[in-house]
Amino acid sequence: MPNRCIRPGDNPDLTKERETCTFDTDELAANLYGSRRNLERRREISQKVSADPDFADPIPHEFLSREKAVDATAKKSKVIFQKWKNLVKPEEMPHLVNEAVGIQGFPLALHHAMFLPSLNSQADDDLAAEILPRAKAYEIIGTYAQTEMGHGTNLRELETTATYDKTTQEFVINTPTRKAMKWWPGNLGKMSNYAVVCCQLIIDGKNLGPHNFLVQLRCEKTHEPLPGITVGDIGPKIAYNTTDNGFLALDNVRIPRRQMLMKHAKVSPDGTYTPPIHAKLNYGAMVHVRAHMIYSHGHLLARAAAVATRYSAVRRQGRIENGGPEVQILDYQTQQHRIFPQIARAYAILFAGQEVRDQYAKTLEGIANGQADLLPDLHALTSGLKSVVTFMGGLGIEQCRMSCGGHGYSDASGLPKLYGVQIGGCTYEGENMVMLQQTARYLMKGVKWAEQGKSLSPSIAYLGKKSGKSLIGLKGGDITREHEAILETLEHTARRLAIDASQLWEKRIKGGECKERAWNGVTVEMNRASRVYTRLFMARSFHRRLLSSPSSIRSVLSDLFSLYLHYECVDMAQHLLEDGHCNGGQIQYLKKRLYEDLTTLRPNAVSLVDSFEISDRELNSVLGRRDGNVYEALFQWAKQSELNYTDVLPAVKNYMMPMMEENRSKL
Ligand SMILES: CCCCCCCCCCCCC/C=C/C(=O)SCCNC(=O)CCNC(=O)[C@H](O)C(C)(C)COP(=O)(O)OP(=O)(O)OC[C@H]1O[C@@H](n2cnc3c(N)ncnc32)[C@H](O)[C@@H]1OP(=O)(O)O
Ligand SMILES: Cc1cc2nc3c(=O)[nH]c(=O)nc-3n(C[C@H](O)[C@H](O)[C@H](O)COP(=O)(O)OP(=O)(O)OC[C@H]3O[C@@H](n4cnc5c(N)ncnc54)[C@H](O)[C@@H]3O)c2cc1C
Repeated sequence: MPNRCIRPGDNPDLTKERETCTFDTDELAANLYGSRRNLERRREISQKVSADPDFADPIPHEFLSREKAVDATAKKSKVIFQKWKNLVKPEEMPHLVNEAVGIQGFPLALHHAMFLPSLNSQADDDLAAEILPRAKAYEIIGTYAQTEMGHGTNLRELETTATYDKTTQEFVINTPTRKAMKWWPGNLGKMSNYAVVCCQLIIDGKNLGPHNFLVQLRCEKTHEPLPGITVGDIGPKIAYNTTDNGFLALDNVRIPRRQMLMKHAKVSPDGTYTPPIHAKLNYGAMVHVRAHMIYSHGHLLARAAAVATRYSAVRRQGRIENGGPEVQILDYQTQQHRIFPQIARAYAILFAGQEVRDQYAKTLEGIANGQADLLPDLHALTSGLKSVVTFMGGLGIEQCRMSCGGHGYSDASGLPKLYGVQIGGCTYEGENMVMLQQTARYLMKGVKWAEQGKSLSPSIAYLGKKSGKSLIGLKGGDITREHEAILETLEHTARRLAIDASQLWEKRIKGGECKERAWNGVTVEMNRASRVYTRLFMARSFHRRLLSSPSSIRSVLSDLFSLYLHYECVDMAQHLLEDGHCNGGQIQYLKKRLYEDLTTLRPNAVSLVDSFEISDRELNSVLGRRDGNVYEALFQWAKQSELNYTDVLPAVKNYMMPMMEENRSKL
């Protein structure tokens, strides 16, 4: 079967890997990206970016100072949003940005991820008509400023206020304390001249909770901060260093009434407040990013898996049998066990990410028609997915990094940066432990609804089912039935953990604790239930994708799905065993199946990551390059280090040489 990545001059080990491929890599890539046409467009964009001299990098970003890297990123962003703007569809934009700029952020990241979505979904018609065309035409750049130095998670305690002044029909926006400064918003520090700012709405002395307001921060002509505004960059971070995450203080800044985002909640000129149809519609921009970040985080893990797999096929170290040749490190079982589950998880996350994006679009449609009934389900799912996927992705990328040995530690591998970017997602858009509790709240309601025989939405329908005995290992031979047996076991486990957590909570309440304190005493168990609910959703989503896949890729997807299920079950063995639903023999069976899966997938490993269809430029990894010619490329990469511009560094000349000289003269 064809692997379409084979080219003359490639590393022969990689070519051999590709020759053993049992499926059509283009078919799988087309399935992943939705269609052949999408795949072709993806390639076209990659090729055009590589050929565009405006995107050329004289030296890799890794060797630039932060300021120079920000500069280079801004320069490329201008090219994207002027020259390229009309050449790509909105849905192709993330790929174009990844190709042209990279993953560490760019001046319009928050403009796209949160500013435009907030205005689109929360501004009333008048404000939208005035500001959206300007924002869409990039006449202005905006961000989303919610988090403060003292509060990020607990939005109810944000301190920034928007106090309505009826006499002038203005809001007075104020930062009352040092820790009330906005702190962290992306692109706030230097790039944005506008922001959606989240403030406590105060009318006649009454606090009506967090609401969003459009605030101009900088002069449109000079880009200087406007009077009453203190704004700047918060400094270097683990990653995202081409993003100017910023601080902001507002000193009684006045804005017109109509700059409150009033599509849902409204304040009339006389100060009458009308609440929204759902109390949390003001939080819509967060749901938007949570729904979209699942897919983009799947892509980050896919990159790491591609780097680790290709490099492991090229790298030869040690022997399996005495007297045999040095083997490709991909032949070690430990290496396969480290990397192959990451390939499977990357596919699983990408599939789940696509499903949740569709669910988000449906929910938004409902809200536009005055129906917010799909929102609780979406909020529970996106909260769980963002937490599970970012954590899983971070662990996975770190496994991939370690699997590349010493070279994985070098920025040349691209893996340290990938890890830094990925783990940001564990914190932003709601700290993971906190968001898992949001999912758990929904599950607790689901447990009650199930007890009362009420109808349940599809994502929690399993809460209303009855458990049979686990058939894992008892349905031998037939892979389809084995998949079903495992999915049923996962359903049982997700249900059992939710019911157990609910009972533990109730027990504490009956024991005299208030609901909230009792909740805090069971949150570890609550979060376990949320994780398994989410992992069940991911497994079900992968299964739906497998069942709807064309026959040409069904077999390889089925192998990958088997590995995914076996790995997840072994990873969650504690939960499967805890209530005796599975026994030790069944866990041993799952492990045996997992080791078989590693062997089954081995010939297709490189081809599976080739189907992620990530160009060399986008991958930005000397170890993961498509042609596998890593050693020469490593040397060429290192030569660009600024420490190599001269043979004798000033640091050596000024300090080390005199020290050695002095010590020699003492002898
Ligand atoms: C094209 C797009 C591309 C995007 C691609 C992605 C790339 C991304 C690049 C990187 C960008 C990074 C940008 C980062 C941005 C940020 O981090 S912005 C700041 C994000 N901040 C947070 O997420 C804060 C987390 N905190 C909260 O969300 C809330 O405070 C809370 C924890 C949810 C609690 O809120 P609170 O008001 O106290 O509510 P509760 O009492 O807990 O709950 C009451 C009920 O409301 C429900 N609920 C809560 N939130 C929502 C929601 N968003 N939607 C719907 N419903 C919600 C909650 O479940 C409760 O329901 P009931 O149980 O029924 O009462
Ligand atoms: C890379 C990056 C980009 C960001 N971009 C933006 C942006 O564009 N705009 C913006 O407004 N913000 C942004 N943020 C801020 C981000 O949204 C917050 O940092 C995040 O929501 C976490 O809030 P916190 O910092 O207050 O953490 P804290 O809430 O202080 O968390 C600290 C610890 O306390 C625990 N904790 C807190 N509350 C609870 C609870 N109720 N139950 C159990 N444990 C709890 C947490 O689990 C965590 O372990 C960004 C952050 C990062 C890292």
